[in-house]
Amino acid sequence: MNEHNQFAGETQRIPVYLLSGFLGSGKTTFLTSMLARLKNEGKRPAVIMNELGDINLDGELVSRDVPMAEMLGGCICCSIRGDLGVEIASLVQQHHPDAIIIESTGAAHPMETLDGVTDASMYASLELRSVITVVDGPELLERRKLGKGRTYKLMAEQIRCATLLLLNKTDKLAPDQLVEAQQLLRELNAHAAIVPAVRCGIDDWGWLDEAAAPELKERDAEAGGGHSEPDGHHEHHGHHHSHSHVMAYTHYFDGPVQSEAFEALLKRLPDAVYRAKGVVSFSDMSSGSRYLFQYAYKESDFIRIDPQGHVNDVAVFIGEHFSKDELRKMIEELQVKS
Ligand SMILES: Nc1nc2c(ncn2[C@@H]2O[C@H](COP(=O)(O)OP(=O)(O)OP(=O)(O)O)[C@@H](O)[C@H]2O)c(=O)[nH]1
Repeated sequence: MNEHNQFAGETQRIPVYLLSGFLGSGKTTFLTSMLARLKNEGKRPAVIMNELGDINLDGELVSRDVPMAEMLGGCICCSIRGDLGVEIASLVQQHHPDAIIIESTGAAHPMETLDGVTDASMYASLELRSVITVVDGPELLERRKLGKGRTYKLMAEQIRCATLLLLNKTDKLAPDQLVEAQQLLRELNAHAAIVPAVRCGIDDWGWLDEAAAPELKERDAEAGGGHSEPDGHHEHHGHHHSHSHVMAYTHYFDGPVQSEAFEALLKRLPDAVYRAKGVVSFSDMSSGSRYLFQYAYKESDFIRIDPQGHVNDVAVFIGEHFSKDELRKMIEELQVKS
């Protein structure tokens, strides 16, 4: 474990991108271009790949200079979920990547995978930045026609939790089908940017880097709303949607907080936040008192822990498109008081 301070400021956090999407939708195709893009920017990305089978064929497509952890023989979200945090933490220690991409199997429930990512935040300074769901356009329309079976439900869930929706294989969609697919995506997810693509090719990579957001917002403002879509959304630079309406917010504490104030904060969480988890130190307990907390459906639970090795004071909040800024303010107020 690194000896230096791990309560890293925002700039030192490693962005984590979760790549989700149905089997064969084009995740690996997108992973390849994301890696090329990040390397072009001088970054050192690392990859975690998860395959249902025992051999990872897609892994062969990732060049050997990219550190990669493979989680085979199961789905990140169920059988080996506990290992995801460990995998991420050891990848960080060994390779010090400055971006991590997790490609989950097409059968994964993204909320469960997100939960696995939160575990890793306790051991390494991470920030889940985007959930990119690659959607197989023709398959989506086909599945909807077939009715709302389990497969369609999983697809819908993957779409719902995305911050960026890549509507892929549009070369196989007629113009009216393209419109239909976009409408369906918007019904399932009111906030995420929808980007139609062929072979996952996209031009706008602003979402990769949060620092790019203010500049893009300005560009939108300058456009004077000229880019508005019929439904009032700015699809072209949809970043501000994904930035103000996040799925997960990771907060690294600067120091201990007061226990009752923290419990009160959990009670005041907006409904859109349905899970939170982390490690906190309480200022009003005997020194060194650290607690693992869990929050789900308005109920919270604290367990006293005495971790071996370095563990961050961190809280991760998961939900559906809540405002990260508001939540950050709530926690910062708490820290001032304590
Ligand atoms: N026609 C068409 N085919 C595409 C497009 N994008 C990807 N494909 C093909 O779709 C297949 C699946 O692509 P992958 O990138 O392997 O998809 P995946 O989601 O990683 O697949 P799994 O690993 O099986 O979950 C490949 O044969 C691609 O060449 C597209 O835009 N149009």
